[in-house]
Amino acid sequence: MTEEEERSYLDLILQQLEWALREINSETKRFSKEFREEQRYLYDQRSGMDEADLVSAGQSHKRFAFQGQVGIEARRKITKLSESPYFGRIDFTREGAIGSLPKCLPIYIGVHSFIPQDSSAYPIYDWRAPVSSMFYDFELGEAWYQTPAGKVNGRIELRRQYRIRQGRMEYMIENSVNIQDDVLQKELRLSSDDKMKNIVATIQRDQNAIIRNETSPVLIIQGVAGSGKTSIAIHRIAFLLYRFKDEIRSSDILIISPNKVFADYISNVLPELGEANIPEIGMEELAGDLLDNRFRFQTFLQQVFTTINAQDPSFLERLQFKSTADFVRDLNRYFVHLENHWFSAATIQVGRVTVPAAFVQEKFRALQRLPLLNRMPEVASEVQQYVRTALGRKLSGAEKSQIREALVGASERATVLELYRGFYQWLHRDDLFEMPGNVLEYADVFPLIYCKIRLEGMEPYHHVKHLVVDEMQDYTPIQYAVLLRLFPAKKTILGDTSQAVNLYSSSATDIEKVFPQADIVKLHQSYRSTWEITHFALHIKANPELIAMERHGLVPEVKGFHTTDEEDEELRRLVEQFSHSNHQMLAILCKTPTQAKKVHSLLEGSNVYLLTEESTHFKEGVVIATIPLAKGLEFDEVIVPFASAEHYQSESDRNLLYVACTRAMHELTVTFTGERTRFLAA
Ligand SMILES: Nc1ncnc2c1ncn2[C@@H]1O[C@H](COP(=O)(O)OP(=O)(O)OP(=O)(O)O)[C@@H](O)[C@H]1O
Repeated sequence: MTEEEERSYLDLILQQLEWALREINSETKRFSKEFREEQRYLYDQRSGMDEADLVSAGQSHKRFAFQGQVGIEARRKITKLSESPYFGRIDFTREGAIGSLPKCLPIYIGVHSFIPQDSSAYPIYDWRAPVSSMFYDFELGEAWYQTPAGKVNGRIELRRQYRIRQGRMEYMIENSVNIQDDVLQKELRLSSDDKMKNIVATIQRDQNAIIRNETSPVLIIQGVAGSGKTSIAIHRIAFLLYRFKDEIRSSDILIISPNKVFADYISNVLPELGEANIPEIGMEELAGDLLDNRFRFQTFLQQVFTTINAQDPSFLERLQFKSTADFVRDLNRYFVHLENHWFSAATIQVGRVTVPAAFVQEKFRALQRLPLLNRMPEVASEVQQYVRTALGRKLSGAEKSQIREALVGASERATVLELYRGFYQWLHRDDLFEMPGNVLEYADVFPLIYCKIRLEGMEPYHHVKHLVVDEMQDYTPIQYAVLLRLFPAKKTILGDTSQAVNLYSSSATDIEKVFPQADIVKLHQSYRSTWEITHFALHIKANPELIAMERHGLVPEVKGFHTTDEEDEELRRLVEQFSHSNHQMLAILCKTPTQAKKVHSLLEGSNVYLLTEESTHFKEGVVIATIPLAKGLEFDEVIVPFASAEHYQSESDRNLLYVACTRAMHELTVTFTGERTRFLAA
């Protein structure tokens, strides 16, 4: 087909879609009429209905509801396809003929599948269908794809990409070497959105392999900034929902996201791909649930900002101590110690009966299958049995409570918190645990949960069939140890150690120690930022593994000022300038909440939005945020103010600056007053 013919073919497909939509609409109408008639009939018959009639009416109601839902879903998909029916085509000649089918068939690939009524039109395949994988994996020539029934070999004779919007073909590109790059470049040049986009039309080969991985029990995606980790994780979910549609539903998946704004930012992609959004939870919310909301604790961001201010070396020491894999090992050693020493039985005297200490101790030891703190009722009942047999009668209430008290007295501490505190005494490092104002430090939250799991037991989340953890670098080994015990499901874990905002964060090796069965994949190509921005960021923090996108734009500007007033004035000017640009989103990213508030009041009157820990939505326009909060997000333009030597000194400041700069897609400006930070080249 020539381009002209492709355009007429598109018209044919659009007609077919229109026809399909009309069919669905008339079907829905017929259906609602039937439903109304049935309702009326049931109403008229209501007085004479018995139980069996009611059950049958209920079932019929459910059937109508289900069919109504199917209709809505089908209409949504067809409407979506009418805007853009497909984005790719491969002509594939399969080895060995199948029946009377011609050997070479065009395979059109779209966001959803569609079978036209007109026999001269070809089916559109869902991008997740087995045959579609060839579009991502091969250029022209030999190709193959895997089906549940086995491998299919053949040749790709033609490969095309299309950009179709509002039913109009904006361009069509015939395949030759590197064509993928051309389309990708066009996509990446577009302006940002307040929501993450789907990338089905330009998924890259290495990304496709991750998305379609069906086997890894734990898949760790370690990718440089802007390499598409989050996008891939979400497309992977869409793929798994398609591939295992009878086994797994959206509600069976859980994503642990860094904050609500991020959750809102990614919330568009799955619905765009025709899947329901998946449940999401933040680490703090999870922690609150696991501790039955009985403890007040510092949030992760409060911990980050306390470390950024770094005034208290003992706080940092506590944090560092609890951030290692050795800490998990020490806690495990402590549980062995408790097993042997926590309960020290004494002889129990009930009336004339003496229960020997050895008997009690033995009963306690025999209950090892139960968590330590859950054994007492069973030991008590063994002791009661012993006394009952000796006395030859039932025990009184007073005797029973005497036994219980004697048992409680045999162990020193009886609550999880007391036992957790005891861990530091056991280590002779009482100084490593503080709970000022009865508020737990964030670094103690997951160790306490881990103790709770080990000492009291906790039911795992069996209903979660796949767990996704984003920004893995900011979670510590003890957090992973908790996740491992609570989520037996398969997992996708993603992150980038260069972007750690947590001072003592996890390296991939730490995480590997917790998940020895994990497969680790690395992504080196960065897609988000222009070549100029990426190289600017690489001067701040070198990463020889990162490959910048060959997409060019303005060189980032570093602007120094003598006074803060001058810097403030420049910020106002830059925001004003942005309002006349064709970009959608500008972020002013600050190191601390105090700086963010200052910029907010400075720009009072302009249409700006301050993101805080409490924010739940991401908005278009000018956004002011702290860098830890902007993790995972992206903007057309970024301004990083106050980048002076005073504010950006330490290695963790270097990371923050790196994260801030890598949020920019098209333009970046860094400003400072006085001396510039050493992380910015002069
Ligand atoms: N194959 C692709 N086609 C088109 N755009 C892509 C592709 N891969 C990534 N992108 C784009 O690159 C940008 C970065 O993607 P994403 O946010 O998923 O990366 P990330 O690795 O999670 O980033 P970070 O760790 O820096 O937050 C997004 O705009 C995404 O749409």
